[in-house]
Order: sequence, then C-alpha cells, then structure tokens
Amino acid sequence: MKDPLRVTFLGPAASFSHQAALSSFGSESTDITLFPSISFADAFSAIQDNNADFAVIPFENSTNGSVVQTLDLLADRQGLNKNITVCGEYFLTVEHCLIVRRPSTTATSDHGSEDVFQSITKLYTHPQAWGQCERFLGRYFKGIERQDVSSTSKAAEIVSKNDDHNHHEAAIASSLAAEYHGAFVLQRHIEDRADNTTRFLILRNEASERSSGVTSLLKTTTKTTRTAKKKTLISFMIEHSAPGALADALSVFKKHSLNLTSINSRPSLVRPWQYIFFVECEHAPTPTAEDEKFTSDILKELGTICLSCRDLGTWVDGRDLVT
Ligand SMILES: O=C(O)C(=O)C[C@]1(C(=O)O)C=C[C@@H](O)C=C1
Repeated sequence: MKDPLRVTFLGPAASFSHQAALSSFGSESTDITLFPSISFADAFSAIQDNNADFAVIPFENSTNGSVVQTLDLLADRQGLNKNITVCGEYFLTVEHCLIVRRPSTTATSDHGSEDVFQSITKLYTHPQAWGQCERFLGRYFKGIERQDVSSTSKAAEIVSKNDDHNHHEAAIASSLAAEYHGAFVLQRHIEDRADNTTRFLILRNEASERSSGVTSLLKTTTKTTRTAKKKTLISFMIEHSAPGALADALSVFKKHSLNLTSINSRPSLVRPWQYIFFVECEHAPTPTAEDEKFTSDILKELGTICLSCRDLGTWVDGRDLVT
C-alpha cells in the first residue's frame, strides 16, 4: 500500500491552520495524515526536505492584512526554500474567543463576563490575532500585558495549564482550541468583523513526485477546476534607485491583461530601502499543462526589467469556497 500523503500545519492541534488543513484536504483518511509543525519556518523546511507533501500556511487576513512571517519565508533570501511552490489556497472564516482555564477564573465572579475581564492580568495569542480583535481589546483590555505565542492553540494550551490563582490569564483562540485543551470560552465572537477571513496557501515541493498531480485532493480544485480562474504568484526585486522600475515591472502584468489580486513587499535585506515585491494575478483557467508556458512568458519579460524574479506557483482560485 502507498504511504499516506503527509500534510503539515502550524500546531498544536486545533489551530486555525489545522482547521484549514482539515477543511481543504477533507478529514483524515488512510490516504492522508496530518501533523503539526512548531512554526511556519519548520513547515517550510518539512516541504523543502520532503518530510511533508503539503503545508497549509496563512498568507493574509481580511482584517489584519498580510502574514509577514509567511512573506519572509517566501522571499527566501538565503535560498533555503528553493523548491517551495504554491499549489492551492483555502479561505477560512476566523471566529475568535476569549478563553480561560476552567473553571477557576469564572468561579470568582457572579456578575457576568465583564467582571471577570477585570481580573485578567495577561493575554496570549498568535501575533496575527491581536489585530483582528483590536476593538474588543481596546474596550476591555487597555494596558493589559500581551504575550505573543507560536499559535492561537498554543495560547489556549498555556492558559489551560495556568494554575496560579492570583494571576488570571486568557487566550485568544477558537472555540475548538478551547474544547481541545479543556479550557473555557468566556466570550465568543471577539473579532472586529463578522467577515474576518484568513486566506491560507497550500505549498508543495515542486520536485516531489509524491505530491505532483494530487492537488485534485484539494476541495477547491475538485469543485470548479474547469471554470474557476487561476492565480499566479511571482516575486521580484528591482533596481531600487531607478525611477519607474516598479511601474515598468507592473506594466508586464498590464500588457498581458492580468488583474492583480494582491501586492506585497518586504525589505530585501540586501541594502536598506530596497524591497522584494510579491505580485499575485488572476487569469483564465488554462489547462495545467499550459501553466508553465504562461509563467515563463511573464518571467522572461520581467527578467529584462528586474534584478531577479521567481515563479512561486499557479493554482485554482479558491474564493468561491469559504468556510
Ligand atoms: O495561530 C493559529 O491558529 C494559526 O493558525 C495562525 C493564524 C495566522 O497566522 O494568521 C491563522 C489564522 C488567524 O488569522 C490567526 C492566526
């Protein structure tokens, strides 16, 4: 029997990345096994070193914007992730909860959640989550210490183990994470916007035979392959002091009538104020066999304008499938 395909996500279990991995690949079956990575960097290495076939990684959030750690790993300034390519995407509606250890914090109050909020002295979550709950945090937790941790589920795990009765700590994470870690949901829906959505990218190693051609496992791909648009992500670096160099690079996309669906930049770390740009565009649903020609034409033209450029993958647009 063939080994099951290995899918990695930011752990521990019950993170939003775990939920996105379960939703985009379907529940675990004999064909697929899911395992947690401790950081996005570890998930990238697992793909690069062929210890995982796919990784499910957050790319941007509709409220809080880009996930800079992911952009930095895609920028690959040290050439550690040369074979990483994007092969799919998944949109997950993200509902945050305020979570405390069961039941000590709640047992101190007879006056509802707001009284309990006042007893909380420290908050934990993943850095991306703060900016998705700023309104709630500004209203009830001004000046309260915030501790970044590796994921929202890690935050739930930490508070579930907090047995210091003098220091009440809370986590921002999903209700699933609270349930998984045996913690208590004090307040649901603390995100600023009901339409708070995170877009995850699905990564594979472009040289891997095991994962090639099996993106059909992805729900977005099986649903609308023939009709959905495709997206392509390209990174490039331009001469930072040449006037109009960015406009010239973008004109390549315009010339090919490509609508841009996202544009990001990160410092090049070659010299101050030089940037790596990430441009994502949408295009007609070409058969997979033609994807390569499509991107190589664009890269050829960009190559005459940019200092360097890289194809980061082509995949089926997942916007129709939001859960
Ligand atoms: O911490 C988690 O649960 C994650 O999966 C990471 C992450 C992110 O980095 O965007 C995923 C979704 C939410 O936007 C908040 C956190």
